[in-house]
Amino acid sequence: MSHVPGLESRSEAPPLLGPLLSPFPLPAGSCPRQMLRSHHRFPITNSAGAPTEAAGKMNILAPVRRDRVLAELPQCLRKEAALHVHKDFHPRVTCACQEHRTGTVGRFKISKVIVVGDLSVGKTCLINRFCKDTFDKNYKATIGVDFEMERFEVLGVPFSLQLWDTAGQERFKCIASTYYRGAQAIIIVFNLNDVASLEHTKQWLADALKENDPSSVLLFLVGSKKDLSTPAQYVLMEKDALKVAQEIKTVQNLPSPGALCHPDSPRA
Ligand SMILES: Nc1nc2c(ncn2[C@@H]2O[C@H](COP(=O)(O)OP(=O)(O)OP(=O)(O)O)[C@@H](O)[C@H]2O)c(=O)[nH]1
Repeated sequence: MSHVPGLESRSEAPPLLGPLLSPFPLPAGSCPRQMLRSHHRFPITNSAGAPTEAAGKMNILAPVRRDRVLAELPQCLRKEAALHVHKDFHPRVTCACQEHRTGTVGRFKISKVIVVGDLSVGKTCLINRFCKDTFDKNYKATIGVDFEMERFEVLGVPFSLQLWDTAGQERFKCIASTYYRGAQAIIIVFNLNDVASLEHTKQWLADALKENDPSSVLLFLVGSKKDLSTPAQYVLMEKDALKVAQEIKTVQNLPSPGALCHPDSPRA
């Protein structure tokens, strides 16, 4: 298999991503099998690109984890809570609201989440904790991008959550940013012990919003490494973070995402 410098992930897992699992907006001319490694259990193509025995078994998936099965939605997410289903709502708006924005692959609904932020703030650890409930104290920089897929079942409908882990290092930014497009949610991570990383979240967000519709994407600002900060430090940082969150909220409501750009601010 040929090597594409700068485009492999740091995952130790074998390179398993094949065309079948590549419904993502990849840059033109790229080869997903060489570029990305997922953590799927089955190699679905061999080194010659031919389907493996496991590929034939891809439809026999392990059951969705019990804590990923949502049999009932919280009240605020139920249909009755949605204004556009009420009788006197404008029909055009109702129609627009009912459009399906998430993609589908086969019978799977897919949502894409991108995780951005300075280098070493803990993006990978956050994803690993969520997907595998593991924590690695050794730092291995993400090179380019990496991703995880988590399967859910929501009200009986199979649902896949793609979590894109992007590199925080400046030199990989142009590679990573090609994967920003089409996100339903953006998670911007900063280190609670590093005020500069909080400041840089604005730039990360501005870059991510260039590729996404600010009015429809969900934004999350997440502080990491709380265990390393003192209560006093934490209180201060939380205040600053709330201010940034407020700015982010304001900017999301503006017509242009460019307002958050701080071209002069350095990035780690
Ligand atoms: N103590 C502590 N260490 C953490 C925490 N989260 C991450 N780390 C450590 O911080 C280092 C960087 O974590 P990563 O998750 O690799 O950071 P990243 O943001 O993915 O880094 P890049 O891939 O370079 O963008 C690692 O050594 C982790 O073990 C945390 O909550 N507490």
